[in-house]
Amino acid sequence: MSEDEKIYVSYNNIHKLCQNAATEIRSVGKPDIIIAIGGGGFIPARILRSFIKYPGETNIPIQAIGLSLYENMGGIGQVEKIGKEVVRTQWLDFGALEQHFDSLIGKNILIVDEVDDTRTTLHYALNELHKDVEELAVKLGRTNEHTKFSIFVLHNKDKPKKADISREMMNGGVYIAAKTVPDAWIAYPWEAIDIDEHSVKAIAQGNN
Ligand SMILES: O=P(O)(O)OC[C@H]1O[C@H](OP(=O)(O)OP(=O)(O)O)[C@H](O)[C@@H]1O
Repeated sequence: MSEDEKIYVSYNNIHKLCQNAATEIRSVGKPDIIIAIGGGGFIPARILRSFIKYPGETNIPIQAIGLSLYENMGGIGQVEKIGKEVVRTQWLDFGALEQHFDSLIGKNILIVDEVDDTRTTLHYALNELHKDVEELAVKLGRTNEHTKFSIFVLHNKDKPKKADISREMMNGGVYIAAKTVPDAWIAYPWEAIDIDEHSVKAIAQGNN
């Protein structure tokens, strides 16, 4: 793919995409916790928090999970096979969460990533988080509590997906893509070697 076929996105644009999505995210209630999928979900998650937390409200904790897509498994982590494989490099510490925050049972959880490409990563994240919370709820006898999962991405690529997001598991949560884009390479600013040149290209494409 030539440089010109890429979609260039500036930091300003990412900031505004997060800002614009905040109201819709709040439409199903204030998230109790944000779970950012690293590395691409980290920066959007932090920006988003400032917009979804209204003045006077308590802060929303951000927790990180590490998921990477690999052609081959390479022997690390847990793997689910849907085309490319998801390797889990970091997960939640449920014990520490319960001690310092609360358990995730009955909470409004927001999963954040930068891009929904084949949907493999989001499928994995939702399924595994849902499974863990459900297992914990059974163990603690709290299965009557309503845990809701919402998903936010900056960009959803308009293409056939390799996996689904289960609405049943989301339990009333929303799926929000700030922008739906064609199936092209998205050049994010955090990958730019020359950020000034990158910003110029993003502005020229109207992504500022
Ligand atoms: O919809 P999918 O086809 O699953 O692709 C989307 C995922 O791919 C990228 O992750 P990557 O594994 O490249 O890791 P990174 O976030 O650390 O760059 C991206 O950050 C998403 O998490």
